[in-house]
Amino acid sequence: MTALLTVDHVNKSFQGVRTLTDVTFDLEPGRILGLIGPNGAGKTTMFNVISGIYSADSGRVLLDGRDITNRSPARIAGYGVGRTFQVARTFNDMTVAENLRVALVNAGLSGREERRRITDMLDRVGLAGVRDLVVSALPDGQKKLLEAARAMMTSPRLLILDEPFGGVSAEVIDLLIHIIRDLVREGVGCLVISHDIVSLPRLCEEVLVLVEGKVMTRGAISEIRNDARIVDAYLGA
Ligand SMILES: Nc1ncnc2c1ncn2[C@@H]1O[C@H](COP(=O)(O)OP(=O)(O)OP(=O)(O)O)[C@@H](O)[C@H]1O
Repeated sequence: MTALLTVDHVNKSFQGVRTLTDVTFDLEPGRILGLIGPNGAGKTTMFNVISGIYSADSGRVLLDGRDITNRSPARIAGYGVGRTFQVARTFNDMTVAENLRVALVNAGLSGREERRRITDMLDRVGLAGVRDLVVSALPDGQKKLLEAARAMMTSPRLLILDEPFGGVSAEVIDLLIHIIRDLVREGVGCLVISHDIVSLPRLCEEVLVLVEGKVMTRGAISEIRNDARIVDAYLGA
């Protein structure tokens, strides 16, 4: 099967300091891969390279075999990559529904179809009751949920989530896990950075361990948990 995402020998430095060294991995459609490692390991940098926020110094990123390396974030989003950030990047002076509408500006939909999709997504993520609230009034956990909803609005084929459970209530974590698992069952691929050692194993069975910008290993969470080096690296977060 062709990989949905291929990260092929990616290198990235900042001011001469190597942040990613020869990072290589792939992800098949309908799979979830956790990305773990201590603070500063390069996890968010990896997401930024995949989503076009940072350019890679060398190496390639392929989506369904198409080279998307160093394309603009807007183009990469258009190719089917949705992402969230460690601190939710919502438009806080807009309403919940307007935040979702932003994701559809380039979709060329009729007003009626836009409204239908927004209503469907609000129902799906349980935010229908706050659709007309200004986002600054929401607790941080709901902002994260809204950001995930925005990332899902354009039906991405690859969803990359940076710390989706940070500052989120147990109830919203349950909901997020349920929603993500549903999407993955439909064939979406998902990469998740998380320091939450309780929630992550509920979402995925497999993790990639990044340490000092290098892939240390990839394997089943159940096996990796028994590796003292990885427990040190992971818990060193
Ligand atoms: N724009 C930038 N300019 C300079 N250095 C950067 C930049 N972005 C990231 N770095 C550096 O790259 C290294 C890796 O950071 P990154 O945020 O990718 O790590 P991380 O594994 O996501 O850490 P955390 O778990 O704390 O989020 C850090 O040393 C960071 O300072």
